[in-house]
Amino acid sequence: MAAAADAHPTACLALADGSLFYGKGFGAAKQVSAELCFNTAMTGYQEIMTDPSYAGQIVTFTFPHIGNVGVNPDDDETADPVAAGMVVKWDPTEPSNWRATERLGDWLARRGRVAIGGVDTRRLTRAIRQQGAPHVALAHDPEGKFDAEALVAEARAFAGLEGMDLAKTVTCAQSYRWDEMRWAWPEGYTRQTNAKHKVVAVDYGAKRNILRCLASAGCDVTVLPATATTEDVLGHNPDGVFLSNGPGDPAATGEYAVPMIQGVLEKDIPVFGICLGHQMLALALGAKTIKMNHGHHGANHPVKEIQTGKVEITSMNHGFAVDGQTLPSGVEETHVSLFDGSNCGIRMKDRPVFSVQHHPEASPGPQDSFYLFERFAASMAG
Ligand SMILES: NC(=O)CC[C@H](N)C(=O)O
Repeated sequence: MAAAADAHPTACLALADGSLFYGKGFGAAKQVSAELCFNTAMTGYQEIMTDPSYAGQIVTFTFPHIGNVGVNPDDDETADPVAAGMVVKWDPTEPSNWRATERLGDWLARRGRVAIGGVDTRRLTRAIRQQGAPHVALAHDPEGKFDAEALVAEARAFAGLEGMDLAKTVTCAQSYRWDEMRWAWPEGYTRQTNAKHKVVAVDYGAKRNILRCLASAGCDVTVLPATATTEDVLGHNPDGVFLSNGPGDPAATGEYAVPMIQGVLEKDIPVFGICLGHQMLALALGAKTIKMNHGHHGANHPVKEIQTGKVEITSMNHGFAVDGQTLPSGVEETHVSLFDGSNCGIRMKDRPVFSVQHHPEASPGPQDSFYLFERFAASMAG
């Protein structure tokens, strides 16, 4: 079942079911094991590779032209690439963009991330849809020496994301303040000078643009590490608490995050969560989360807000989901995916405590979901 890119492959992707995909390696020359997902976004590969929620995952890009605008110093969602590796259809060409400062391959190599090009990503994506996000091993060796059997064994040995707490591996080491706002043309990123609401953002692997959106909605943001306790959070006297996105299994991270969230819920302060934060808020309220077959990863996912009937075009990146059937009384579903009807938002009926599965800070709509940050700010003003 080999899909050779050329006569001398320098990278090999092995799936746990024994399928092998050969291609041209770029980025770091090394080997990694991870879960494999596919992302259908046509743009934003730098943001995707640096989204901390991708820890433990290798991303297959279904859009064929990846790397063609290089990378730049502004688009990182965190300091380092976090996704374990990338799979693309073509070898990246020379970057052509006024913001580019580096080639994708050099940037990946410098940061120890491995990539394979020349793969039949349509065939691979179909395999992922059919078998569910597979466990894989990806090796890049400039000499082209691969032990296929050993690679398949490595793929099979990967423990899987279920039960894995990865937030601790990507959270900040210490608390810090954040005042950078969203990109504005032509100023670039500017500083928040007139913040009205004191927000504690708990960092389970927060994307920078979420923090920028909070600052842009008038929040004075203090970021705390994932292991922050209720006392740590309330010690800052916040007007509101934000729960960030992040990698891994919400139930595993929830072992320490849920007690913190439940402590915060005993106080009557607004809470807003995104993605992993959404899933863990749901757990704290008594609902359950489930592992999806192959998850949602893309930038064109339609989500309906139930109350208004309005549809937002959203960016998604999740492999777990809140089971909408398990919401306790007092909590209602606010948003659903129009792709598969899965839960995309909840709120407490009587209090400003709410969260969404999609990423309102990413801008595929382009600004369809920013109202959620404004809603959080308004709940603190109220
Ligand atoms: N983007 C996120 O926060 C992802 C949440 C969780 N790790 C999931 O895969 O579902």
